[in-house]
Amino acid sequence: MSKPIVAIVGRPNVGKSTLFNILAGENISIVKDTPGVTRDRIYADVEWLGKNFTMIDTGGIEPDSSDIILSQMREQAQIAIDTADVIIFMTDVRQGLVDADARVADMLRRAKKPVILVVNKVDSFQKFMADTYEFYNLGIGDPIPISASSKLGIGDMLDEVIRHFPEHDTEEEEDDRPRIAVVGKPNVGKSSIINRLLGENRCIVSDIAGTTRDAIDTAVTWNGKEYVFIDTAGLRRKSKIKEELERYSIIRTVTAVERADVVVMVIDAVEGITEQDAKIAGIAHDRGKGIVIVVNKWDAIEKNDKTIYKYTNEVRNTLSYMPYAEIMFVSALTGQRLVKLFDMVDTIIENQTMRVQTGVLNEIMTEAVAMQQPPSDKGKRLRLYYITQVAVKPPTFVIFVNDKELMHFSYTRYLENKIREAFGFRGTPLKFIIRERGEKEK
Ligand SMILES: Nc1nc2c(ncn2[C@@H]2O[C@H](COP(=O)(O)OP(=O)(O)OP(=O)(O)O)[C@@H](O)[C@H]2O)c(=O)[nH]1
Ligand SMILES: Nc1nc2c(ncn2[C@@H]2O[C@H](COP(=O)(O)OP(=O)(O)OP(=O)(O)O)[C@@H](O)[C@H]2O)c(=O)[nH]1
Repeated sequence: MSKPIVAIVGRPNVGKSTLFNILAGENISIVKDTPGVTRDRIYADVEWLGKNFTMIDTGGIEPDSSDIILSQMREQAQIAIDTADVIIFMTDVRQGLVDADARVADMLRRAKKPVILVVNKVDSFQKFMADTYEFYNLGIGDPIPISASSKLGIGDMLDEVIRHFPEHDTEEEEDDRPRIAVVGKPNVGKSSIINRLLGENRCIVSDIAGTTRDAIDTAVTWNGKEYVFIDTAGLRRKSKIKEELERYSIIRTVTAVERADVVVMVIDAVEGITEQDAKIAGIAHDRGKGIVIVVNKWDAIEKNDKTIYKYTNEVRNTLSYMPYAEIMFVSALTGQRLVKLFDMVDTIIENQTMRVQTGVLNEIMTEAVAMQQPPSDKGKRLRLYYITQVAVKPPTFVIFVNDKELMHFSYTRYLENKIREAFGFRGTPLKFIIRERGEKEK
């Protein structure tokens, strides 16, 4: 099941990033007194009482004038409405209730999404509690007083948030059609690719309304089998505000990737691969999704016999953390090689769900250890006892060792390569969990 999405919206300076950082458990975003500082961190994985969710910060408003603030708040709220299961609407007890709050509350009310009204900066419940009552006027439920910076009321707020999660997405669970998210920077050709695949194959197309989010998925039949393209509505909707475009596209990426089996990462051949591409691909990698890198607009560049080689190298260098991903060179304009995407998706899903027997894994590990001695530190050498696969999607392995500290990243990578030499696992990341086990138990 895909994880629920929680979005925070609110005016500049109410304390959104402060709350975000507390929940994310790490101080990555920059919180300053200057409102609207650019923040890198847009989403985070949060756990509360055994429930996991993805939190997104729709922030980033430049408070030039109150008019602009309002229009940007509307934009934010719309992103939240489009993508989130639960919306945290944050206000500030010190600034009190302002007109923009009321307007955004109207929008959220109409969207019929669960909204948690949070009043921040209630640093002392005794002193400020009475001031929170005016927020009842927004007509979106009981205000929950918190102090993000003093960590007050956060637990009660989270209880309220998770109470609104959908019980379970039975629809998605029973659906075994491959789910594909087409992601990439603006203008790389995502919509063109999907449209081409829909048009050319004269397939049956139906829009499936998302279960809890307003995402529109599109089903396509190819070779008698159905595939679902996720969130095709998100590709059509564009932010009007330029600065918001990147944030918006990242939020859409996170929410689409979350629901996907395979992520089609589109790169523009004319532009070449960029850091922003790497950031987007990283989202799919972190989440353990199947990945294929699609270099689009291949028709538009001049080629000789070295061109593919050069492009492959550039992509491999920039996306060095995902050497397992296949690269395809396509053109949405001419349709060149595009339909091969379906076979590719099938292969990647097979690899994502492949299980390797414990006996075979241990043989590979024993052989690998014999060929390259494990690292040691201060006279203590790493010993590897046992390996077993514990999960699929992505394939996840537990390795039992004598001392976790000795298991360097590079040695894990070495074992990963050995496993890949034997089984391929093309198109999917692998996950390794290192566990300690005492000598005696061996
Ligand atoms: N007194 C008090 N101040 C707080 C609290 N939470 C945040 N602040 C302060 O409020 C200011 C704004 O906080 P941010 O977290 O940057 O607010 P934001 O909503 O993300 O602001 P933008 O980036 O402009 O959207 C900072 O100076 C915080 O230290 C709180 O609970 N109590
Ligand atoms: N030459 C060439 N142009 C292409 C190709 N694919 C897309 N384009 C052009 O690139 C532009 C952007 O294509 P879109 O499909 O709208 O790109 P997108 O990634 O969906 O863009 P956003 O909706 O902004 O995220 C359009 O002008 C397309 O005609 C291709 O294979 N070759």
